[in-house]
Amino acid sequence: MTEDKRAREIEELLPLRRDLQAVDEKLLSLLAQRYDLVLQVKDYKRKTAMPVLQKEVQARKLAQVAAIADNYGQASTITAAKAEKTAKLRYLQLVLRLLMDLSVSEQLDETGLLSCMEAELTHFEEQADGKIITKK
Ligand SMILES: C=C(O[C@@H]1C=C(C(=O)O)C=C[C@H]1O)C(=O)O
Repeated sequence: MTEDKRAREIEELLPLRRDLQAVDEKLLSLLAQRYDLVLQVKDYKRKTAMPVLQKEVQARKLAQVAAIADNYGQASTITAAKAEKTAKLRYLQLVLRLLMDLSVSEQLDETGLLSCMEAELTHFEEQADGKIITKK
């Protein structure tokens, strides 16, 4: 692999990376909004002594993901293989679950989940560093 070839490949990847950047900017803005809303919910629960974790609410939201997951993303999703759809649904549900549990930990002023996730991600990044895709 020459340096020139790699430089060209990185150049070819730029449009996709720009699209990702645009999506990330929108996501971050929405996540900041979500965080602020959770602080308001926290305030209300403190005043009313309402339990923080609402399992039924979370279960309903996770079930909704399955119903609407197909509407997210590109048209190719319609014809995507079952395994691909399952992976996407799992991904979306995990992200939502993580968001909800992080908001519960924020409301409880507990940093355990944050520390645990940070350690897990550092471990993952160390394992992933330098790996390439070898299967189709
Ligand atoms: C935000 C709330 O607190 C918790 C967090 C939720 C979330 O982040 O979506 C949902 C339910 C609760 O377990 C809430 O009760 O609405």
